[in-house]
Parts: sequence; C-alpha cells; structure tokens
Amino acid sequence: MFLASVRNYFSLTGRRLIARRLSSSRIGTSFRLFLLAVSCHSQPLSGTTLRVSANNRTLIEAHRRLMTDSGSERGRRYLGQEEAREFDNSLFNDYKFSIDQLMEVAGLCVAQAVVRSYPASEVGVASPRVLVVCGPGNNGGDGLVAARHLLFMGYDPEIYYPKRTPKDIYKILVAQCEKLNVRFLTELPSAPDIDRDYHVIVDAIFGFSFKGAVRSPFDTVLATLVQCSTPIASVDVPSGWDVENGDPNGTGLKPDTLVSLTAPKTCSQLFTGRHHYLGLRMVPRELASQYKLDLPPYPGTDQIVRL
Ligand SMILES: NC(=O)C1=CN([C@@H]2O[C@H](COP(=O)(O)OP(=O)(O)OC[C@H]3O[C@@H](n4cnc5c(N)ncnc54)[C@H](OP(=O)(O)O)[C@@H]3O)[C@@H](O)[C@H]2O)[C@H](O)CC1
Ligand SMILES: [K+]
Repeated sequence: MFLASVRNYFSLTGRRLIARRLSSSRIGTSFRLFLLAVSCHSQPLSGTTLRVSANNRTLIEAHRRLMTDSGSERGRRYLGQEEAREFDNSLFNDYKFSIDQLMEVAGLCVAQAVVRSYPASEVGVASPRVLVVCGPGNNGGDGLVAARHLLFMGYDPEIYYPKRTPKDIYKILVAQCEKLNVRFLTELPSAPDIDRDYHVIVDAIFGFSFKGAVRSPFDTVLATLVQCSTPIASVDVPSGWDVENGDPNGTGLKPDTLVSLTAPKTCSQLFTGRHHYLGLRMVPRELASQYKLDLPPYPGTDQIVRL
C-alpha cells in the first residue's frame, strides 16, 4: 500500500523533481537512498530493497546496483574507480596532456570553487584563512596548486602535508609554496584550534585511487577533521569515502563543497553538502562521448560549473 503510493507519486512528479526534493529534504540518508532507488527504477527492485524497514546495508547495496546498472542520475554519467583511472590514462597517453598541466588546472578550479563558496565578503575578513590538507598522491598535488592560487586570490593558505611522495612534481610544488612563504604545518592542530584559526579546510587527501580502510597517518588526520565544524571543500572525492559506494559507515569527511574533476565520480551522487562544482573542462569531446559523459556546459570562460 505504502509502496504503491510512493511509486505513484514518483510517476506523477518525475525524477528530476524528486531528486531536487530529496536533496533539499531533511529525511535520513538511508530513506533518501531508498526513495532514490525506487524513483529511478521503473521495475521494482528485487526482494528486501522494497521494504522500508530494510537495513542500511541493503539500501546501500540497492543504490550501488542502481548506479552500476544505469551509471546515471538526472541524465549525467558518473565515473567509477576503474573508469576514472582509464579516463585519466587516456588524457595522458592518447591526448598527451602532462600531469603538470592537468594538476595546474585542477588546483586552479579548486581555488576558484573555494573563493566562490566562501567569498571574503561573506566570511567577513579580507583574507580568509584556509587549511589545505594534502595526501600523498595527485589529489594532494591538486591541493598544493590550489594553495598557491588561493594566495594569489588574496586568501591566506597554510598546508599540512604529512606524507610527502619523493617525486619531482610534488617537490617543485612544495618549493613554490615555500618560496611564496606559504606556511607548512609540522602537526595538524586539534579540531577546536582548527575551528578557531581557519575559515575553510581544503580536503586534498585522497581522490579516485583511495581504497580500503584508511591507513596511518591519515586515520588520525581524518578523525580530527571529522570533528571540525569549519566547512570542508573536498577535491574530487570526499576523503574516507569509497569512490563508488560513498561513506556507508559514516566515518569519512562530510564536505560542504565538492569539486568533481573532469567528471563526477559515482559517490558524488551521495554528496549532501551545499556546493557541488565540476572543474577541469579540458575534456576532449571524443573522450566524453566515448565514456558517454553528459557534461554540463561551462559558462563563458569559467573553469568551474555548479552542478
Ligand atoms: N584526470 C584527472 O581527473 C586528474 C585528476 N587529478 C587528481 O588526481 C587524483 C587521483 O590521483 P592518484 O595519485 O591516482 O590518487 P590519490 O591522490 O587518490 O591517492 C593515491 C595515494 O593515496 C594512498 N592511499 C590509497 N588508499 C589509501 C588508504 N586506504 N589509506 C591510506 N593511504 C591510501 C596511496 O598510498 P599507497 O601506499 O597505496 O601508495 C597513494 O599514495 C584525482 O582524484 C584528482 O584529484 C590530477 O591532479 C589531474 C588529472
Ligand atoms: K579529497
């Protein structure tokens, strides 16, 4: 009876409206997942997924299947972990972009998104203070570039980069920041100190290559950051989230802003923060159609577009 009325409701109003209503409603995540799953399937999901009383795991599994089956919500296509890697490789190998080029634009997009989400006029200070937390891979590299651009945009970035990968590309980005007097912290401040001293946190810890349980030293880093009330802007993937299944255990970061790069990753469908942008618009048209990406147009010369 209940399910029949839910399905009738969906057929009457359409998915787009439902998705908008779901994202703005105050219902719990699991119920939202359930409604989303039912709304996107014309055929009933099998077994227990149709029971409102089903537990979170079942709902998340239903949602995962849904996304694997259709790969899309609202007509946009999302990249899973393996696809994101292949896509990346294609940009390097087929289109001959270098990592420096892509990372420079990625970091610029992140800086622009931070300034757009947290303008100095709203923060209430001339130079908002930004804590940029960098991981050991390219997501961390995006963070180093973003810190540099934020400085030139009038913000006051500081960097915490606890595990430095000894590759030239990262060494050069660090040297540039040091030369520009961007401070590198030797320790991550406590959550109350972060909340007191910073206006925004940039989460550049893990991107689309994150896998498994979080290892040291990032387990303690994430444990501190989840306690902060300072808004978090995540680069590409919220750290601690599985690239496809999101944050089923609720231990990952809960960003206020997400900057998806090239194309949104599957988990971004579960993002519930206020600002979602797409950046890195240098995706060749042929590659986009090869991956059946239905990417939104970027306004004018902007590097980011709000999703
Ligand atoms: N084309 C693009 O879209 C571009 C995206 N960019 C950015 O690059 C990242 C992906 O970068 P990648 O270097 O492949 O990977 P990550 O930065 O996500 O992470 C790799 C490191 O993370 C460590 N890792 C992985 N899982 C764990 C874990 N469970 N616990 C602790 N550490 C983990 C991993 O460590 P290993 O010990 O396994 O080596 C790696 O060191 C993408 O998301 C974008 O942000 C490019 O900037 C531009 C092109
Ligand atoms: K991240």
